[in-house]
Amino acid sequence: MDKDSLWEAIRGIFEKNVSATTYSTWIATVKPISLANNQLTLELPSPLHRDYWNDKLADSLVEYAYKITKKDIVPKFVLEGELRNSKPVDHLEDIDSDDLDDSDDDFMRNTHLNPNYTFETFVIGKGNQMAHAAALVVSEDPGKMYNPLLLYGGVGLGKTHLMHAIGNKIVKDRPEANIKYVTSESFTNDFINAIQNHQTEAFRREYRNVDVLLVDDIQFFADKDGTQEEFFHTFNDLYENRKQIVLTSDRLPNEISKLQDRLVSRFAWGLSVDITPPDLETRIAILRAKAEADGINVPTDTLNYIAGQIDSNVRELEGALSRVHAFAKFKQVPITTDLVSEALRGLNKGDAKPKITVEGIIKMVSNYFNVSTEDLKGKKRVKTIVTPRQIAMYLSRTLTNSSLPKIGTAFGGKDHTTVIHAYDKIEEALKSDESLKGQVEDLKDKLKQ
Ligand SMILES: Nc1ncnc2c1ncn2[C@@H]1O[C@H](COP(=O)(O)OP(=O)(O)OP(=O)(O)O)[C@@H](O)[C@H]1O
Repeated sequence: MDKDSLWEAIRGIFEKNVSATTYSTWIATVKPISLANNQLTLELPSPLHRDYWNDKLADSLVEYAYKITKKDIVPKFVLEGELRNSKPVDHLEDIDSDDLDDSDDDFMRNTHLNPNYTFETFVIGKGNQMAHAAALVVSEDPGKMYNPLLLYGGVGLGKTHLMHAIGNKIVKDRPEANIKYVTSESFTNDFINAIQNHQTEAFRREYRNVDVLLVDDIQFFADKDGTQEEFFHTFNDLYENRKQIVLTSDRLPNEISKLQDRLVSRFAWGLSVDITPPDLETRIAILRAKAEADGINVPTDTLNYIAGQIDSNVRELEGALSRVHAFAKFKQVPITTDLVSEALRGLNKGDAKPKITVEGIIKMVSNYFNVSTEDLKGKKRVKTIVTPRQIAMYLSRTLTNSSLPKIGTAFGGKDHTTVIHAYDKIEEALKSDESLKGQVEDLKDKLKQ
């Protein structure tokens, strides 16, 4: 039985057993994603839906699935943006192949590519047009022009989306191509499992026999020397055989502390392009496209209002739209600007996270250590000022969405490498210095109040 027929059957039973409102709000909005190893992955439109499913519906789902299949099916709920984080099927683990329905399940067969992340669904704007263009070139002619292609930038800006778009296009144009998408954490886990199970040869075959290797979030290779060594050889092998490598990272490789120099230099062999946060017009266009794709009716001025409110990243923008949608369904009213303002206010309250800014951090740290804000932003090199300054930079990097250059500017026009250095310094010191740890935690608590 495949994921679609199983879900259809489960959905049918739910329909007979719950009220029409419950059905249309919580059940009709679910999309089956995959069925593998007795795990049924379902995509839900919002975190509200996930809470509701976990609290109220998951038990019935397991019961109905058992009635239908006579197997213990475990549900897994994912939100759209999280799909890439779902653990891919690991070929090195023991998988009951009878349970795999790879005959019609693209999500499984195409090595974990999210079919929704395509060039067609990617909205081009000022901050991402270069990255989009480079990705398109790579997808048309893999292994030729830009190898490796490195996409870098802050969270939720579309790096993974573009990476999957490359994979999806290659799959479409060259169905025979062997494409592998992994996060750097999955690569690491695969490697560790391979060592533990004495299957390093199988691991190497798996990773070196691909035509295109897509590795997401390479910043997590930092500090993992053994994995870096293995990845170095994987990289060389693929590169020499003119296989395409695409990487994403939240920063440039030379800014990743504890990434071996030989990897840093290899990653720079091809093309590195950054993605910056979308401007208002792009945010509106993204919201409009998303609303249309999901069949959500939102008046133009309301779309503009949401885009004006959420300026951090696209993931949060999409999250806001899903929340508004769920809120409207829940209240059974149309989406209006008033409703959005209520829904988003609720979001802030629920999260209880006031917006922390770099300026706010500088003020707080200045009071805490009794050092003037001018000194924190200045150049004095005495320890009583340097440490608070580095702590303030560390907190700015950890608690805000500000980019490194922006943080540098807020600290009196310092270079972004100074911020990285401060961050690394404090992070390292936190491992052994208990009193520093106490101060940093204390400051974090105060900032979050
Ligand atoms: N330009 C865009 N057009 C349409 N959707 C976008 C665009 N940019 C981002 N998105 C959507 O925003 C969400 C977050 O994007 P994505 O996961 O690709 O971000 P990321 O840069 O990889 O973030 P992270 O650093 O957290 O891994 C996804 O659902 C993606 O489809």
